[in-house]
Amino acid sequence: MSDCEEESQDRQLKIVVIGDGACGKTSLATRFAQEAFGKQYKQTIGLDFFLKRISLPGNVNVTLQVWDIGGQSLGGKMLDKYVYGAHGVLLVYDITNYQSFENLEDWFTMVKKANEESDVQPVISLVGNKIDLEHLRTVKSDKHQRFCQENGLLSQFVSAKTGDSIHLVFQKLAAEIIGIKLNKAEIEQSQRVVKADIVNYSQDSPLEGFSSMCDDSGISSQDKLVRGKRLWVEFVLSKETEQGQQPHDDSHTSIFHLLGAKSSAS
Ligand SMILES: Nc1nc2c(ncn2[C@@H]2O[C@H](COP(=O)(O)OP(=O)(O)OP(=O)(O)O)[C@@H](O)[C@H]2O)c(=O)[nH]1
Repeated sequence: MSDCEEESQDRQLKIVVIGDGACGKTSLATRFAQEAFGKQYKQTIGLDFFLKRISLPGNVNVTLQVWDIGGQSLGGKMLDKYVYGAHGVLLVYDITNYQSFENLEDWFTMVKKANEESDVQPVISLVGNKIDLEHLRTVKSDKHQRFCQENGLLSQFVSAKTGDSIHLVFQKLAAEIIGIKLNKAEIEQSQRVVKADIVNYSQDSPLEGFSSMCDDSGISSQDKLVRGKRLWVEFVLSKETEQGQQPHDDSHTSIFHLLGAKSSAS
């Protein structure tokens, strides 16, 4: 059986990554899905996607659709549609940037509002990123813990730069969603860097057509593709909304299939 066939039988979980601009959401997602880290900051416009298959105890495989949402989109009209129907949310802040912690309240309120009409509420994990910069920390750990306790959130400190606890944060979230308990040994195993499937977007994806709809003056083909993806997703979600529906699991899955996402073993 091919990777893709196996994946289509896995449970697919929609995981949304949100938080202020530059707190490290894209870095966290790329560290998890591609085991890579870029020092240079490149703002995410709208959103970007990653797909990765992970194994949970008991031979349970799940495919995570990771929606990396640009930090500037708080208040944007598409944001609640991106977040609606998420099984899990990573609420990310930068431990060296107090403002990014303060703004969590707004992000959290937005998630609750977006899912008001949904039958299932997402599992939310509070993620303090950049722990490699501990000496520059401005958000005390007890503030983080209090926010988690008051709001019933999972909790994790990570570094997208070093990879510290990146796999663990997704593993714990997926396990909680599925209702699997991780034991100490499994948690320790996850803290180490784990090699797993990498997903590439195929070059002949239908998004190329949407890329050509973008104003292409002075932007790279990579930026065009990202803008194309965003336009395409907005198109799918707004069509459903026009028909009086809320986006549902199948549409999220089909978004990923149509994006041309496919796996290749590492
Ligand atoms: N030292 C350190 N730098 C990090 C870490 N994670 C991200 N960065 C840096 O922080 C900057 C912003 O990272 P991004 O991942 O682009 O942030 P983002 O939250 O996706 O930003 P938006 O696209 O604006 O929403 C980049 O320069 C990254 O290299 C980390 O764990 N440690």
